[in-house]
Amino acid sequence: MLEAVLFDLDGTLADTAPDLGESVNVLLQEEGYAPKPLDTLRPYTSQGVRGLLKAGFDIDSTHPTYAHRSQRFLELYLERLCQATRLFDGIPELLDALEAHQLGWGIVTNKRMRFTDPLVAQLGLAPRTTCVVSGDTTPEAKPSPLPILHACRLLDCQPERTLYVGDDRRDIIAGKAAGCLTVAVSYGYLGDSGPLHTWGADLIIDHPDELARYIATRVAPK
Ligand SMILES: O=C(O)COP(=O)(O)O
Ligand SMILES: [Mg+2]
Repeated sequence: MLEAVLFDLDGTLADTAPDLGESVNVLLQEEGYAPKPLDTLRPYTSQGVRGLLKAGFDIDSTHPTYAHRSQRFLELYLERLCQATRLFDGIPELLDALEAHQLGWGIVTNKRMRFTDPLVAQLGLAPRTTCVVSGDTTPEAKPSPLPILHACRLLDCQPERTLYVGDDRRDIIAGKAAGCLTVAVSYGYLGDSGPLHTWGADLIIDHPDELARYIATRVAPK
């Protein structure tokens, strides 16, 4: 029987790409460059600032402009964290179903706390989620299992009775290393993670409804 469900945030619970993409585009325009279509930037979203600066400016962290561009990018993002960011279609119903089954659920993201906490609040999830573990909550971020193990302690659940749901290969690596059952979602950002079926997830879903149906078969009957 399942005890809890933990979710990645960007690309799994929430479509954060529009506000992240807009932040890159404002930075491009501040520097006199043309903005890029969101579809070009979207696949890089799961790699955070590093991926988005690569997509926007084709630079990596060794580039001399990286430090000041990443600082400015993060300032711009903090100003528009939840302007166009929304929960993915089917997520509100999935969370309602988890709560109806009295299953605890939480968030384990690589986003830093100073972004995660206000975003989770603005999405209306703060009163509902049992835990929020960010990229800087534990000494290591995903693909380390530490943040997921930390969340399991906070929820008082056994990892082997917990699902970890994510949209990036590192989510599945982290979930498996923590001893959880893993679910890969195909509607997220995928990035450069390669084909989804090669990640080794226990389940692959195309829509949150499929996860709601799977979970219904793994909870104690009322
Ligand atoms: O902001 C990031 O680095 C990615 O966040 P995620 O772990 O919720 O996908
Ligand atoms: Mg993600």
